[in-house]
Amino acid sequence: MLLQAEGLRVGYGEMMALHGISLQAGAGEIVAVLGANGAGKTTLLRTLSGLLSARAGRISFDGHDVSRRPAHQLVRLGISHVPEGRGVLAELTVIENLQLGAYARGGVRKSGGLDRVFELFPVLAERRDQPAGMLSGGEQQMLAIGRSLLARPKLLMIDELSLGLAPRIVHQLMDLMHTIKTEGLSVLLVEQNVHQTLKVADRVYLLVNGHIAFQGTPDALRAEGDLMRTYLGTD
Ligand SMILES: Nc1ncnc2c1ncn2[C@@H]1O[C@H](COP(=O)(O)OP(=O)(O)OP(=O)(O)O)[C@@H](O)[C@H]1O
Repeated sequence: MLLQAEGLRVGYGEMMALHGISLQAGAGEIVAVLGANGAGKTTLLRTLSGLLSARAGRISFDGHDVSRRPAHQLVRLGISHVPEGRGVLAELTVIENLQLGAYARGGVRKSGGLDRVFELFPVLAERRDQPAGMLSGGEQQMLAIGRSLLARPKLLMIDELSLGLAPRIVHQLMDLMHTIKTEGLSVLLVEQNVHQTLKVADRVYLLVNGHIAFQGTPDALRAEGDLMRTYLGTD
């Protein structure tokens, strides 16, 4: 397993947000974490990327115990995190934002991935000298993903890929997840867009109040009508 988390307990002050979460992601796998607002999805991603520390539990990544490693070391090991809200720097140009992603790997030239990012997202090449704040929401998400790819991750973690985006863009980005996967990258997606996510994920976890209420294939979750209705608000 590329990523293996066991028994993660994470809290804010007195309040526990994750009550012993175990989760795995294999190489070249798309794993999704679904759940309602406040279920603990963002807390889980922030813990896995070293931004929050767990009070109990263990995380291993690519053969290393990374339970206590800070975020910048995890980036070097190959974990890249696209945060909720994208974290794009509005005043900097598209190319400057991309350069920030490549910085962790010795700059754009050495990382050599810029052509690939422009191939995946031609619109970013067209807008390379424009401030990122002038891009649409979908384009900013593409920029955030492009920037993360330039860190040459083995695991790309994305918090709310689809949030606030038009269905056509969501579809395009989900297709991209598939392309990335076929190149051997693993993707961990945190999502509220249940239908689009179930189309692209290999395995899915349902998070309810900081507990894993379900894990399995998308088909197996679709068959759990009660869980789908109660926690994901679908018919
Ligand atoms: N910085 C914080 N301080 C205190 N409590 C927090 C903090 N961040 C999150 N929480 C609480 O932890 C729980 C899990 O929140 P989290 O943001 O991880 O959920 P989520 O599933 O990502 O929700 P959303 O989809 O709304 O972002 C919630 O009860 C939330 O109120």
